[in-house]
Formats: sequence, C-alpha cells, structure tokens
Amino acid sequence: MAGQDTRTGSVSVFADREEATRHLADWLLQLATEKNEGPFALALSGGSTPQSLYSLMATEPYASRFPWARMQFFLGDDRFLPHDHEDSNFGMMHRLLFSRVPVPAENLHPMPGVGTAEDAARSYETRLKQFYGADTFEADRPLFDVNLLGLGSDGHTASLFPGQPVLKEQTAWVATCVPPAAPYTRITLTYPAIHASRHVVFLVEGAGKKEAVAKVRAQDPSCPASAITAMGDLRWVLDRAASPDA
Ligand SMILES: O=C(O)[C@H](O)[C@@H](O)[C@H](O)[C@H](O)COP(=O)(O)O
Repeated sequence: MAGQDTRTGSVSVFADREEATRHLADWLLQLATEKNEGPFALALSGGSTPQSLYSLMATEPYASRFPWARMQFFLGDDRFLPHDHEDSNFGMMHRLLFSRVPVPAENLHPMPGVGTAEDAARSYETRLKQFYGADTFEADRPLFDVNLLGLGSDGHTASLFPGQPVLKEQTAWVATCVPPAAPYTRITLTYPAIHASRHVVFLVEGAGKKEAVAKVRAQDPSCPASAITAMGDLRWVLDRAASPDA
C-alpha cells in the first residue's frame, strides 16, 4: 500500500463546493460498487463541510446506487452528547443521510453519547476491534476503506486538537479530548486508527481554511492534521477558495 501522508497525498481542486462534493460522492460510489467482497467501511467526519455530501448521497442517483446493505458507517469523532442534541455529529448524519436511505440500522456505529466519555471511548474501541477481528492492526490490512476528514482553521482534524494529550496516543484506537474553550468533551479516533485506512480524504472548503491547508500540506507541527497518514493513499479534495495553489 502507498502509505501516503499530508505532503505526498494527491490534491484535487474544484471550482466550488458543489463540484467538490459531487466529485467525492462519485468517487465514494465507485469505490463502494467496485469492492465486491466484504463490508465497505467508512469513518465519517462531522462539522459543517461534509453536510452537503451527506445530503447529496441521500438523493438520486446516489440513493438507489450505493450498496447500502454492504456499507458500515463509523465516525471519526463526535461530541460526547446524546444523539438527538443539535450538535451531535451522528445526529446530523442521521438527519441528512441515514434516515433517508435503506442502510440497515446494524450497519450504523455511532459513538456513545451517554454515560461517561471515557467509557464511551472504551466501548467504541471494543466495537472497532470486534469489527476488525483483532486487537492490533496488521500491516496492510486497513480497518476502514475510507476515512473522511475535515480540517479546522487551527489545523485540527477529527477531534485531534493542538496541545491535547490525545496527540501522543499511539496505542489506543479511540480517546477522549477536551478541546480548548469547547463546550463539551469529544470522542475521537487516534492517529493509529485513522492511519488504518485504505483511503484518507480531506474535504476542505472555503477561504477560511486556505492557510490551514497550506500549513498542513507543509506538515507544520503546530497543526495536528499534519501528522495524519494513511495505510493506502491520502487525498485532498478542495474547492478553489481553500486551495493555496489556486
Ligand atoms: O466534530 C467536528 O467538528 C469535526 O469532526 C471537526 O474535525 C471538523 O471536521 C472540523 O472542525 C472542520 O469543521 P467545519 O467543516 O465545520 O469547518
């Protein structure tokens, strides 16, 4: 496998958000339909950027063409909240996508939003390991087919925020994080878990992210996203506004 990182990953720039989103939906559809054995596992990003992608996937021609019964949906991170909370990433995904397509309920793997954050992280890690079928990653055997990531203007991705202990986590697959000045605790995949992806794709849009994209592609150590790697390939899907080269 390629083993790409944020510097070596390929970059695709599109005229606007709509084009970038449609390209990504087409690419996901191609991957999901090409994979003809076993589940197609995705880890999805929260926040606002991917919402148009999730909405698009619930419309035609995507809604009737994705192999929903073979797709397994995980999250890259979530806010530690009940899923009906307006800021829950899973709640957003369910509203925009999962409630509108015939994906079996057992194929949805939300991060727990009740109890304690630490217990939620541990139980999610257990679920990932059960799905993977092992407690440690095997070389060249990814956990996810696709890991969709966003990028914060401070260079965070998932809930890997600057200066947080989770950035040093190299053993656990899931951890908690309390971002600076954040109203609630986060549950997040760690670097090793994100690395265990056949494809990592950053979907980044808007001029407000241009500087962060440039810094992460230059692997600026102040940006947690700089250290993201993929077992397979890593790609950037940008609109022109977010592209430092446009
Ligand atoms: O839970 C979250 O918020 C996301 O996982 C987070 O990592 C997001 O991808 C970035 O913060 C970008 O967010 P926007 O797309 O809203 O700019």
